[in-house]
This record gives sequence, structure tokens and C-alpha cells, in this order.
Amino acid sequence: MLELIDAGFRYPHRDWIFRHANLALDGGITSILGPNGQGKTTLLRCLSGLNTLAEGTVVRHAEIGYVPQAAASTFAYSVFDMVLMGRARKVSAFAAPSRLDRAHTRAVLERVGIDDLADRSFAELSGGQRQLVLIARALVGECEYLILDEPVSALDLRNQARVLELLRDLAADGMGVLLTTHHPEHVLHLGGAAIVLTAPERIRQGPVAELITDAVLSELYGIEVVRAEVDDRGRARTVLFTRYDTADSPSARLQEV
Ligand SMILES: Nc1ncnc2c1ncn2[C@@H]1O[C@H](COP(=O)(O)OP(=O)(O)OP(=O)(O)O)[C@@H](O)[C@H]1O
Repeated sequence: MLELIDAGFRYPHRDWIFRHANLALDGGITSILGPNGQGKTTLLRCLSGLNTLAEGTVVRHAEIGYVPQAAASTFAYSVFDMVLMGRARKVSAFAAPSRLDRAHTRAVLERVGIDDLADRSFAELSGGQRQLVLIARALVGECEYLILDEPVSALDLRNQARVLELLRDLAADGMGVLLTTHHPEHVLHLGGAAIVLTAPERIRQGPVAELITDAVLSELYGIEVVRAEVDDRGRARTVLFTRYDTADSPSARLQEV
């Protein structure tokens, strides 16, 4: 449904963010991991059509809903209107939203768990609340592929869990889901596929179970990442932890050379 073929992107007068990239996304959940500044947002924007590739081709066979990273906002709209605006592509240019559009908006607010915020001003919300509103706004447009930039970065633990479950539900309903994250343990929980950005010409894609190993994560972040199995109500669950005493770790030595 989404594809990059020999794709390259660079900002004007800058080095390549990625080059000779080949990716094929066929639906389900795909998580993108990479260190700060490696190009995750840029890659999402290229796949969404918000940035234009410098080289190669992007193929888009799906209607895309894009959820940007939550940012400060001066929009004085109510949450309800803000989400309703996501319905725009379902409403003809000169038509007012119908009762059906309003009912759909209410249903999505409930599904995301923010119906109690409907009448609040978007500008007055916290970062986490805004993040949930932006997810609702993308969903209300009934896209086929939901692309989310760090959708849980501003959320507390319960809301992180709620959004992860929502993304799994949406994928189970047939929606493609592509997200960036700095939480490898969330990627293990979500399953599906992963994309790992290590360098402009080193972008790997594969099943989470095969690609997301201690060695790959340690290389990716330059800090030792170790997995452990814990008992989660009678079932084995993998958790990850980093070694903070990095002074003697192989990755610290690697960074020194
Ligand atoms: N508009 C721009 N003009 C020039 N350089 C940019 C622009 N936007 C981003 N960059 C640079 O491109 C690189 C990749 O940025 P990007 O936001 O895609 O990274 P990221 O992996 O999403 O980072 P983070 O995890 O910190 O959000 C960074 O070095 C950034 O400084």
C-alpha cells in the first residue's frame, strides 16, 4: 500500500537524511525506530506526501491520515470542532458537516477516550490531551493508513497503554498503522514489522521478532540494551533495560573511537 523505491531526501544544502531507501508497507503495524535526529519524522513526511523526495519514487495506494507530534498551539477551536475538521475530505467543499459527520465525530472522541474534552478549547489542553485530539482528528477522516509521529511521547502510562491498544484494534480492523517511537518495548508489544534507521544508507525493515534484538538496539542507540524475561500473570514477557553505567561498556568504547 505504501512503498519507497530507491528513495532519497535531503534538506537544501544539507547531507542526505536517507538515500537508496527501499521500503514496502503492506498494512498491519509498522514501527520506526532510530536515534534523535536520524530522520524518522522526515521519512514519515515523505511517505505521507508532506515532503517531496529528492530522488526515487514513493507509491501511495492508500488514503493517509497523518498525526503530527503534539505541539503547542494557538488554535482557539473547541476539541469537537478540531476533530470534526478532520472530516473535511468526506464533506464536499461548500457543504456544512451533516448530523452523520457530527455523530461520527462523537463516536471517535469516545473511542479515543476524550469525549469529556469535547467542549474545551484546543489551545488550553495539555500536551498529552492534544496528542489524543490529533489522533482523533486523523481517525475521523476514515483513512486507510494511519501515520503517527511519536504518538505516545507526551502520554502518561495509562494513556500510553490505551493508545497502543487502540492502534492494535485499528490494525485488527484492517487499517494500516505506521508510527515512530523511542520505546522499543512498545514495538515488542505491538509486534508486526519494524524499520530501523541507523544511517542514511542503512535502513532495515523486517518482522519485529527478528529485527528488534539486543544487538540491534545497542548499535542503534550506542548504549547497552539488555532484554529480560519477566512473569506477567503467568505468561513470559520480554522487558528491556539499558545499562546506565556505560563507561566500561563496549558501546561507550565504540563511541570513543
Ligand atoms: N526543515 C528542516 N530544514 C533543515 N534540516 C532539518 C529540517 N527538519 C529537520 N531537519 C534535520 O533533519 C534531521 C532529521 O530530522 P527528523 O526530525 O526527521 O529526525 P527524527 O529522527 O524524527 O528526530 P527526533 O527523534 O529527535 O524527533 C535532523 O538533523 C534535523 O536537524
